[in-house]
Amino acid sequence: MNRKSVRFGQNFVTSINDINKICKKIDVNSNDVYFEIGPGKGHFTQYFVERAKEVIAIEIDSELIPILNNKFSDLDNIKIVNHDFMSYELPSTFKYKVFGNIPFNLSTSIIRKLSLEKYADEIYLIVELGFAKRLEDLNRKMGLMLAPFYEISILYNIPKRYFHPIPSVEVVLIKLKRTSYNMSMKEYIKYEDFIEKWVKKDYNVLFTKNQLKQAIRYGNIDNLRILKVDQILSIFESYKLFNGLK
Ligand SMILES: C[S@@+](CC[C@H](N)C(=O)[O-])C[C@H]1O[C@@H](n2cnc3c(N)ncnc32)[C@H](O)[C@@H]1O
Repeated sequence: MNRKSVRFGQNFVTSINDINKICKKIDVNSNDVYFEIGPGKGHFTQYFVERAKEVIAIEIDSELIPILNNKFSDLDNIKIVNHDFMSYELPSTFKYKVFGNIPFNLSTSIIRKLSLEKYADEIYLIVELGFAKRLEDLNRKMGLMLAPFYEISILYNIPKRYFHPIPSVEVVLIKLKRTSYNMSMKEYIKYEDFIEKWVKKDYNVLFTKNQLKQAIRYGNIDNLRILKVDQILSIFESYKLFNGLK
């Protein structure tokens, strides 16, 4: 690995056998448009390009672009883009899918970006197990920020030996399936502010005693510590209503 791949990269999977075992869990068919985050040298890309209608591979490291162009020069269903995924403008007119074996320190920012992309219908990411668990946890900020928009499932505990260098943490493949719920950026910022206070249990900052009682009643809630997604959204709606934020 060169200096750049250490800077932008992390844990690579290169064996075709191992890649097939991981990708078997992923739904790819001939109607799919797939965006790949960080294709690297195109090991996973090959799998998608052979099965999807189109692949748009977005790689930040300009040194990898000639390698990718060369590898896929015979194919016309792939577009290789030298761009930072974080500032890449995703489509807003058709549904698409996303795959990424991404640097783990980008997981949170990628999830945040994709939360607002209503056409990102299915997302498959390779992430740390701990991160995946935080995404599933509706008592934590990350879980509550994601839950309205995506149903999350852990598809596969990937054997550490598939990666090089071998990671020190457990790594999993997760799937996020888009729900029909949407928010504007403005609304999302309000929701984030609300959730930050909610997870700290700062209920008295969010509501008066009476308002909290009412919000609990509107949300049909028995136990504030075990909430379902629609209940937290109902509480958020009450919060906006009581605070003139609607
Ligand atoms: C862990 S490596 C994986 C490479 C390849 N997917 C694989 O599994 O072999 C992560 C890749 O993401 C790229 N990358 C890192 N940050 C990125 C960003 N913000 N936007 C696009 N690509 C990025 C890196 O340059 C690197 O190629």
